[in-house]
Amino acid sequence: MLEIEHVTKQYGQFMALRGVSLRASEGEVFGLLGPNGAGKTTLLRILATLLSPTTGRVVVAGHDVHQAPEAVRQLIGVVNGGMGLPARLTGREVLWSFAALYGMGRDATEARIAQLDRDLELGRTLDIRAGEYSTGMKQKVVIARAIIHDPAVLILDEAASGLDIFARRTLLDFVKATRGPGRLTLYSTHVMSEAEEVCDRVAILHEGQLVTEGSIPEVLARTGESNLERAFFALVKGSEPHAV
Ligand SMILES: Nc1ncnc2c1ncn2[C@@H]1O[C@H](COP(=O)(O)OP(=O)(O)OP(=O)(O)O)[C@@H](O)[C@H]1O
Repeated sequence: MLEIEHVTKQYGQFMALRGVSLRASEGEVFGLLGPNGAGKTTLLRILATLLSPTTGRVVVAGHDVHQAPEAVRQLIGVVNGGMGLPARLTGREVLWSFAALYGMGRDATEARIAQLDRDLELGRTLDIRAGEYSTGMKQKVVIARAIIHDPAVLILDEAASGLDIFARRTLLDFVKATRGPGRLTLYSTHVMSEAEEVCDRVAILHEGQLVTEGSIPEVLARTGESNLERAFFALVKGSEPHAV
């Protein structure tokens, strides 16, 4: 469902990605892990058609991101740190406006909002204005907005960061519950316990290169460590714990 072949990304003289190749399949939650500056956001922005790779090729559900960005955009939902909400709109109004952008009809939109209300425990968040939201309420609506069209590929870039323990739990349970045929979730995080809980396979990036890739048991076996955090430190040599 996702093929990344020899992708590089250069910002001026700086190489943020140095020939990354990866594959991920439908039905998986695929974790993208790495310390600050590893290149995770750069790679996810390339998959989301927001950036072009300098070299290499990315194919999402059979569509090349460079040749068919519109087709890719219809298939993906993206949550990253940089997305605001219009302060004067309620959560429900935000979701209706995004559903309209995706060409969803009235009945489908109503049913989808009801489902997202249940899955993400939106509750009264739907009917108050975004300007009055807490961080957790805002993030839930940002996630609901990203998946209003039920995308096949869900890209969550540090989506749990800043959430309190309840909102984080809702998000992690949602990610696990929506795993299934026809869907791939890409989950980038610094938090190894989150990755250990939700991810079927992980890739660890460091300084723009892939350090390892595989199921969590495979990564643990490769390093001889007992948990992902220890395996991460063993693999990303030279990274201080405080940088992760
Ligand atoms: N627009 C840009 N211009 C120049 N350098 C950039 C740009 N965007 C990112 N970089 C650099 O590319 C490298 C990778 O950044 P990226 O944001 O992809 O890393 P990351 O793994 O997502 O890190 P973090 O966990 O801190 O978000 C960093 O060294 C960053 O400074």
